[in-house]
Amino acid sequence: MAEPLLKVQHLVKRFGALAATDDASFEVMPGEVHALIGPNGAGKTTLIHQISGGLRPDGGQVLFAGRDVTHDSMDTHVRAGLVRSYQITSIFKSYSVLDNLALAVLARRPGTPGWWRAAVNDDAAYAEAEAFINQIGLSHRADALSGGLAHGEQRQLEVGLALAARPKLLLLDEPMAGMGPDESERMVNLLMQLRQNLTLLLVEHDMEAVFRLADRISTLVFGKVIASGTPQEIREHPEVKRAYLGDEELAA
Ligand SMILES: Nc1ncnc2c1ncn2[C@@H]1O[C@H](COP(=O)(O)OP(=O)(O)OP(=O)(O)O)[C@@H](O)[C@H]1O
Repeated sequence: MAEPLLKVQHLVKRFGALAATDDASFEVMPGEVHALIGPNGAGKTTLIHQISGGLRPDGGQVLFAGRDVTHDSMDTHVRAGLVRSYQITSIFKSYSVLDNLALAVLARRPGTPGWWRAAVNDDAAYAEAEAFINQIGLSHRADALSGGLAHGEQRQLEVGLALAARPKLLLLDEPMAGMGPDESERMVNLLMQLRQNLTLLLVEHDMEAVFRLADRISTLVFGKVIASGTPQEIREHPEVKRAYLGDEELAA
């Protein structure tokens, strides 16, 4: 059997007396879409922060592609291919969508002083940016100022910026948050297309989207992963059902 791409082992993060993650362990296999679900305040965002290198764990380990990355910086994570959406580059609102993607492509090249000025004449960066804009479905908005994009389009662009870092594992924290039904549908379709070449770990409250997308699901409750399994296994898991008691979407 293939080795997991990501192994999260016994992660702990304390905020004062509160253990936001409390001995959390789970694994993400190469090529899978793995969803992290759990009630509000369960520790999902804290866990994603620790995995992406944005927050130092108080205990436990993160192994990525067989290497211990627990204490690596966020930049080192990105270079290794462990990328959180909108981790590296946030959107420059007064630049066009295509310019933003070209800048994200150039940001991948380390140590180039003035790279943002060079971007304007960098044909290779723009060619790559064109490929990403097609992939995220925003070609028709290439010249639009990013600040004027609708909420759903901005989230699509954030995914594009993360793709420009050439991730092996893309972490997405609530990619569908605040979206209407049409925008959510577009995001689900985008993620379904990305899964063909990429491993995805997403935190999401939209259970319909989670059950459509995920190969496996881990459930976090009070900072602990109480179950990992296929959508069917998670739907039928007694502890998960208890944690979601009253959540008709999960119980359905
Ligand atoms: N920087 C912080 N300082 C203090 N407490 C924090 C901090 N960040 C998170 N917490 C607390 O840790 C717990 C877990 O928060 P977290 O945001 O990780 O949960 P979550 O599962 O992502 O929640 P939600 O689904 O509502 O976004 C919560 O009780 C939260 O109030």
